[in-house]
Amino acid sequence: MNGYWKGTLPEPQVRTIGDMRGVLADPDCAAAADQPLYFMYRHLALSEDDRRWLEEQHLSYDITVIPPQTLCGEYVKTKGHYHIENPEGVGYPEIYEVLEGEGHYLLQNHDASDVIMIRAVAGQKVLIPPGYGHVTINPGKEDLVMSNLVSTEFSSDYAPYVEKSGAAYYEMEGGALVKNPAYPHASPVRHLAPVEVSELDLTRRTPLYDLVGRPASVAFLNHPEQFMQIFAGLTEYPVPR
Ligand SMILES: O=P(O)(O)OC[C@H]1O[C@](O)(CO)[C@@H](O)[C@@H]1O
Repeated sequence: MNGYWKGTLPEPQVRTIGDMRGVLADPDCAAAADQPLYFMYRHLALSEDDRRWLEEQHLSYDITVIPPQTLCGEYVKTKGHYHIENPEGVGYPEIYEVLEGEGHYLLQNHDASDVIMIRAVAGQKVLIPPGYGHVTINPGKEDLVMSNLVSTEFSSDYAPYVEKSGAAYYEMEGGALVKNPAYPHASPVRHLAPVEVSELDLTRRTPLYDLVGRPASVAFLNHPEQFMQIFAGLTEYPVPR
């Protein structure tokens, strides 16, 4: 039993240290290659009606659990990937919700001329805008549990992260953001707040799963070209002081 999912959980996909070899701050970090790092529960639904609705909308609701740890001084993180463009030529976005713990979402555009850090706690949402790759870091001492809604119409592109040994920055124990030398021209990190878009019900008081059954709230995931004003507003949403 857990507090974040009322249904049964299928067998998770597991990412191991071996899967992460090319993207760690310390490429020689010696740890058992088969050690599991995080767990991804895919295509979740609380009822058959919900499952059918998600399939009709070409969406997947997934939960990822990232237990806390450091790897040679670097906080545990996801591997990192970009999403490809949809048939209209706009990258598929994604929406996350933190369910437990704390997540640091490190976003970057393709040439890392824009690098964004969004820190989120339970209930807060993080929108990955079109064209931005993303890594999620667990900087805490507890499990980070997060859900996402994303289009099922594409596969993630890992190559840019692997080719450059990870994202433009590594978050080290204590919180230091260390620049990855493979990105000599990367911008300094901008800190933005989690997203609140009330017209799409992307708010702290609405659990992400509650968007199941609300087509107008999730249309942006497959048709981002119709929502460009929302993405533009997002990248100017600073952390409140
Ligand atoms: O595929 P990566 O980079 O390991 O990241 C895993 C994360 O990405 C997703 O697959 C969706 O973008 C999530 O379900 C998961 O949390």
